[in-house]
Amino acid sequence: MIDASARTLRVLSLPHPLAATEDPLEHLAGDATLTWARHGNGLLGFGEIARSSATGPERFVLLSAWRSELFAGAELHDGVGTPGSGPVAFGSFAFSKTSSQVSTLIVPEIVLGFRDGTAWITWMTRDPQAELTLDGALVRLEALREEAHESHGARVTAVDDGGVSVEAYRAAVAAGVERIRGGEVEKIVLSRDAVLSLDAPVPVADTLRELSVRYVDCWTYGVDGLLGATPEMLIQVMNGTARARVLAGTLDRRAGLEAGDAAATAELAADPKQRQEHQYAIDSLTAALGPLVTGLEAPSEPFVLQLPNVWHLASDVRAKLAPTADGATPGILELLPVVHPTAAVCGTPRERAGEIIRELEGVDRGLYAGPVGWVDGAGNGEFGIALRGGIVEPSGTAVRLWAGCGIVADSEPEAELAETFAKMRPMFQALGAPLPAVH
Ligand SMILES: C=C(O[C@H]1C=CC=C(C(=O)O)[C@@H]1O)C(=O)O
Repeated sequence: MIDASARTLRVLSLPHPLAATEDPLEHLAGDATLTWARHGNGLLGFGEIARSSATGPERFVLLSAWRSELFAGAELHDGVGTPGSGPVAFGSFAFSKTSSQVSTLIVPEIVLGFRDGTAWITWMTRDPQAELTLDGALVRLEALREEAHESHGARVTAVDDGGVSVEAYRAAVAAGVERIRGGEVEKIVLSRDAVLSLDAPVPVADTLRELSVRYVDCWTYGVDGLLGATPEMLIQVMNGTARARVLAGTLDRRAGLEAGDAAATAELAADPKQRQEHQYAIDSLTAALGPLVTGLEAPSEPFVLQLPNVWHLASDVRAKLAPTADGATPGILELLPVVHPTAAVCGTPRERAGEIIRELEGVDRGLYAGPVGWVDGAGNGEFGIALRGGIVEPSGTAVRLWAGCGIVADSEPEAELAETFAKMRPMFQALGAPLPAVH
């Protein structure tokens, strides 16, 4: 926890005079820029003044307590007063309570925030002498931008199976279907990984820029080597309102090449297998969130979300957070262990599905399919599910991609395997890797 000798956090947030209407991604500087952005809104973090890590079932509670302690004592000058102004931490959490992968919260020195055509800058420092002014913040931002390192032009030289090979994936799906038919679970999400090796350091910032241009309806994220563009919002909290975008049920856009887009999407929307997969995901979120909210709105029919690589069945859920015994509403970090993992990435029932996933995949998912996003001092924040992305390997010159599929009683191994290729396609494209021949 916090070193008692650590100095008080001092925080200044002010409107940013220059960046008001721009795309956040234009301000990326360096491969380590902390990133969360979509539709011109988002946060970028530069530098680092504090971090904390945790593993195990208590990882959310431990990191939430660390954030509360650090931010509660802050000397705060917030001239913006919007979710994401004031102190902010970016975070990524391991998918599994059994994972050896650390979950992390990182507090940057400077944050650039963008929302609805306005922009702001936040400067966080523990220097008691620092004069907290806009000019001071801009000078620090410039210094951090100059120090930042950015790689360009690396080429993908090899694509290899990861811990779950293509053959192992087919076998896992077949085994999963048997377990479902045997009545152990109703749905499980099984995934596989692939490692892309490059001839130079992974160009993280360039990859994020590319993803955000191609996948405009996804949330582009970059936190400490975890990067991607997710279409799925696990949970967003803004001024006491919680929102989520639940996805499950997928069709490769290539299906539209033969059938036509309209026929293909109609088929997806009507397919009982896909509808069932989707319903499990909705039910898991609403059941988890229900006790903590009032006025929960979940549509009775999903809509079809069109991305460049796939269509998804999608449902936007919204609710007011209910005050707890102390009169406060729960902050986003308190909600994460309640809603994660939904049946979009784990299964139904959750506990048993998690056990079977660990058994059939046989590897640690690490940060894949865990929550990734940001939290502010008031408990507002946005955490997406870390999908359609990858993790930079310790070598710095390889990135491990993950993709998974919801498996139900009617699932077929070959079709699910093909779907994992479609879900990895955004990262292949953003890294300039040739797409695998048959998929
Ligand atoms: C598990 C993933 O996607 C989930 C989200 C949307 C659709 C899904 C599906 O149709 O299987 C998955 O539940 C992934 O991208 O790795």
